[in-house]
Amino acid sequence: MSPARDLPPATGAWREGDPPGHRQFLTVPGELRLEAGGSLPGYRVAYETWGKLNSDASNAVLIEHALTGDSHAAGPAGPGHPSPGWWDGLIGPGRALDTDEVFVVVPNILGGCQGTTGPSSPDPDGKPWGSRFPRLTVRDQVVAEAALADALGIERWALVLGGSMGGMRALEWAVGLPARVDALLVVASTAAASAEQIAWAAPQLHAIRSDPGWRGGDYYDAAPGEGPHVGLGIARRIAHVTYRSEPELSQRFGRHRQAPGDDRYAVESYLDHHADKLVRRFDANSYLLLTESMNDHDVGRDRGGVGQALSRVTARTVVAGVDSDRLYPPYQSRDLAAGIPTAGEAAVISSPYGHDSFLIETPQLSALVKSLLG
Ligand SMILES: CC(=O)SCCNC(=O)CCNC(=O)[C@H](O)C(C)(C)COP(=O)(O)OP(=O)(O)OC[C@H]1O[C@@H](n2cnc3c(N)ncnc32)[C@H](O)[C@@H]1OP(=O)(O)O
Ligand SMILES: N[C@@H](CCO)C(=O)O
Repeated sequence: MSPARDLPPATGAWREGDPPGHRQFLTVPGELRLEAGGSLPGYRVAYETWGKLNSDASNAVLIEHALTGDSHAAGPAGPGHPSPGWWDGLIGPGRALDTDEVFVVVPNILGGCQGTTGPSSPDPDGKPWGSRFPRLTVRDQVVAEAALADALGIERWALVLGGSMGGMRALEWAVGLPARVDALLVVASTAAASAEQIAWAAPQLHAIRSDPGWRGGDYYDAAPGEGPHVGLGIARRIAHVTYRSEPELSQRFGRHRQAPGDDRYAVESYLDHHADKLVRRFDANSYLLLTESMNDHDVGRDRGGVGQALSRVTARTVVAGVDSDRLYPPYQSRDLAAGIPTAGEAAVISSPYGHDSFLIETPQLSALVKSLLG
């Protein structure tokens, strides 16, 4: 992280008492038994909605955010929402997800840090879970979202869509609960995390865990600036390089220095900036937990393998990869599409921006959404 100008608190998580912004909350009582063992004694899901659910609940669309996303997919930044909506260009009247027609639901992921129960949330005794928070899988996260769908009266989603880790949850919905998904859009994602993806995650996990400020995961009472910001910032720098493409970095930054008197290479300054922003809005324990959920993602586990699992999908499906994505290379989307009986050939998003293109290439994403919603 660049030398702290003003020190962030110990965690960038949304906390009780912070402005709720556009969030709504569902509390789900009772024990949630987890795929990897252990349980949660109830949990809360923070979510946002746009548009109106129609009388037969047939117009609901579920959007799944990626690793450091949250429920704020549309709308401006403001109290409770440090960043503007990450898919704002897709959602709203006249847009691909036309909120005069569809009811859009975006939950914050279980294990996250923006209002849904995660390691920074209070346990039943009111103390932050910290190191005691259990390991979660993508399947557990979808179980929590199914409880939200039930509470909202949504039996079937007209469309479930997401990119990257959001694509993992979208896929898990279509495989695990096929009768509840009419259409599916998976962008820049995979049926199972690859060795390469787990490898890129490894130094990120180490960076956080080796930060003395992490304190084994129990840092929530630390003074401002004394949380695991350095480790989380290093993790973000490593990750962010994988989110962009080599030609883009080369063309944008070349070998330029940042500025007279600032000796950093411009690309170093760019990574510093993204690290600095993340540590102010994210929680290091959630970053660890969600990264491990992605590592554990294998839609074929205990289902007879990936091929058997994908054959369960009945939703009209589009799978799309990004031609410059070095983290989720296009072959993973091609394999996914080939395995899903209701998918055609994988679509290609053409972009210089690498993996992050699923957040950037709005016109291409809009066309894919429209092709599924008709
Ligand atoms: C579903 C989800 O995943 S939600 C999470 C998505 N959001 C994020 O990941 C937040 C981090 N942001 C990003 O990853 C990207 O900004 C995206 C994908 C959202 C958008 O990509 P782009 O529009 O191409 O933005 P880009 O990567 O160029 O970053 C722009 C920022 O870098 C800054 N920047 C650019 N060059 C430099 C430099 N040399 N030194 C310092 N800062 C720099 C810009 O000022 C800008 O800052 P701001 O975001 O604070 O306004
Ligand atoms: N920029 C995205 C990429 C991960 O897929 C995120 O931070 O969630």
